[in-house]
Amino acid sequence: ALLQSFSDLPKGSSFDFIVIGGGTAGSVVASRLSENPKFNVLVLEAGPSSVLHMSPQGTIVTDLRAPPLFLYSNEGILQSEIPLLLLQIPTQFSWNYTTTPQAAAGGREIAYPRGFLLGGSSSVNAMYYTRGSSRDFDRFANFTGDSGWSWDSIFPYFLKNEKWVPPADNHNTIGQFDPAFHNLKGTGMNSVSLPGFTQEIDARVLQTSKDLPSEFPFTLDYNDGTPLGLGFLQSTIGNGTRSSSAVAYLTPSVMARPNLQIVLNARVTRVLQVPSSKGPKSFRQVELSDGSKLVTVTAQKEVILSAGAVNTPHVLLHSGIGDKSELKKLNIPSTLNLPSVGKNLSDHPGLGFSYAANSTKTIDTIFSNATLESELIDKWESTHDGPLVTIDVNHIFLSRIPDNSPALQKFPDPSPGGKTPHFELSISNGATFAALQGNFITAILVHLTPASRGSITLQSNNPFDPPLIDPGFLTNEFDTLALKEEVTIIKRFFAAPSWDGYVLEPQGEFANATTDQALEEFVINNAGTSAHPVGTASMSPKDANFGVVDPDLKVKGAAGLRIVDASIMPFVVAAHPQAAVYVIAERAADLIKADWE
Ligand SMILES: Cc1cc2nc3c(=O)[nH]c(=O)nc-3n(C[C@H](O)[C@H](O)[C@H](O)COP(=O)(O)OP(=O)(O)OC[C@H]3O[C@@H](n4cnc5c(N)ncnc54)[C@H](O)[C@@H]3O)c2cc1C
Repeated sequence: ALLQSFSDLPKGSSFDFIVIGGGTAGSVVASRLSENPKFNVLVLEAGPSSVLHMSPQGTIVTDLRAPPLFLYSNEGILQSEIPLLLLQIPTQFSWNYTTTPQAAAGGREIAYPRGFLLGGSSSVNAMYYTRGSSRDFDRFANFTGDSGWSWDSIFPYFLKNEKWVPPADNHNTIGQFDPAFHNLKGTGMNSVSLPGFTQEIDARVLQTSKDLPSEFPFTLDYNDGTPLGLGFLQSTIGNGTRSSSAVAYLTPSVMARPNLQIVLNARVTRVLQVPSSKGPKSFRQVELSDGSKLVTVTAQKEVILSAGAVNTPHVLLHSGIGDKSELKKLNIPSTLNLPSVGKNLSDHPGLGFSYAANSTKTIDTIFSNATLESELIDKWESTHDGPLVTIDVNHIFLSRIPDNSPALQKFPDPSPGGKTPHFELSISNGATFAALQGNFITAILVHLTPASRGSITLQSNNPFDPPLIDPGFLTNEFDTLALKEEVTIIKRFFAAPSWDGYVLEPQGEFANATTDQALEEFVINNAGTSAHPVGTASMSPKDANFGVVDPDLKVKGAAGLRIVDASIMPFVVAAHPQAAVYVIAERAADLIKADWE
């Protein structure tokens, strides 16, 4: 059942597992554990009811709280469902966080989005489906000493998660991906597809890899473990609609299971210790706010914390699980001294820059014309086709900076090597990320191998205060040097012959970034989050005196408490992280089942 309030739970309910956060990982874990009818599973999601039907302008059109429509997921929120409307998702579905002033990035406080609804960030993200390099996962395995995290061991979980589906326009996709690396059998859960709408720039993008093949080679499939080159974007989209974790894993038949209860509007404040006669301290009790008061509920077997890389350490620290001396300053009694909680925050800094485009067929034309936009929404609602079925990007380019670049001459390579990219370029047919008037082409740059690290800490002992989010952007000079190099490489991409007569003047501050000093200032003043935080409750080897969880994701020195979400990655993968989060959650569900079945 999906309940609006904790008080709606039947009296005397008992749960084997309590999952904190019905987000990307939490929805997977809840779905997989409740496959066993003997396990009673409770999900506590802080987000509001996601059944409000929003107009594209963000106003509530109809309150569909009454059954039967849209009562189970992020469905019904048009801006979440329609891929191209992703930037219009109303703020009530975000935690609306902001970073602390980023000293090395111009002192700016940077908006830090996190999904606040069922499906979590998978319900608001940009739907890129990028697995990372095989070396990313092999590094997890080497670092933790658990070969189960290696690429070869994890690969079957990619296929378990992925349901490869045709693009919305049903075009012939031969030569656009490698079927050997995908699940075409229909046995997966999460729809993944190639772009379902051809953009005018696509032919020029592909021609660039023919004009300049040594620097910008084509790759058939960047999800084969060796993701270098220019390829077709794969997205978590099916039938022209976002496939979130909630849509994919909390299907109507899963929701109908009598052993699964999902409570919305249930904000967890702490995990609490329960008396245990022997063994490590057991944290099987959960304290949550039901809107008006604090209540508790206890798991018979385990609590699974899946609140994401920002809120998982937030909950742990308020529970007294963290650095004892730091907690003491806030008058939070220590329950478990784990100094690594909230440390090691790793995120991809990124930035976008635009050129004027000699065309009217960019998506700017849609967003500058309310009538056209509304016609396209009507079309999407009736036929699920047209330009709204994809995001503004059909191709991405993944590459390394040269070995002789200043960044790699001065600093060790933070990437795990091999064919791991240092950066990603998305070629956007418009300027959705900038407030510009006209028609544009935009480079969206994500720096995939940051050397900087930050932290999540507390500002007070009030669990309802937002955490202090400090990603430490550009605090390691490697990142600034690498970003400068990456912008320079991208400039060469748009100077290729295929863009003659199409790419016009560079826009805004980027237009002035013509000297080394000006380029550095451009990077420092513009680098922001790619919304990819990980690492704040990192795995480490079983007997290590650092880290937060063991390789089986159990909290070190505790019983009854596991962490399953982006926070457990010791390093950020060189990719948008949702695919990694999905496989972490799939493997975690198997580990939990193996312990209890
Ligand atoms: C705007 C944006 C764009 C992105 N684009 C991409 C992309 O294109 N491709 C990609 O691969 N990745 C992308 N990402 C990153 C990716 O979505 C995340 O890494 C991933 O979804 C994180 O999964 P998670 O399970 O760790 O956390 P989440 O999915 O964020 O889930 C955490 C859940 O816990 C809930 N919660 C938090 N605190 C509490 C509490 N105290 N009590 C109860 N519930 C709580 C939250 O409301 C949320 O539902 C993007 C992220 C954002 C925000």
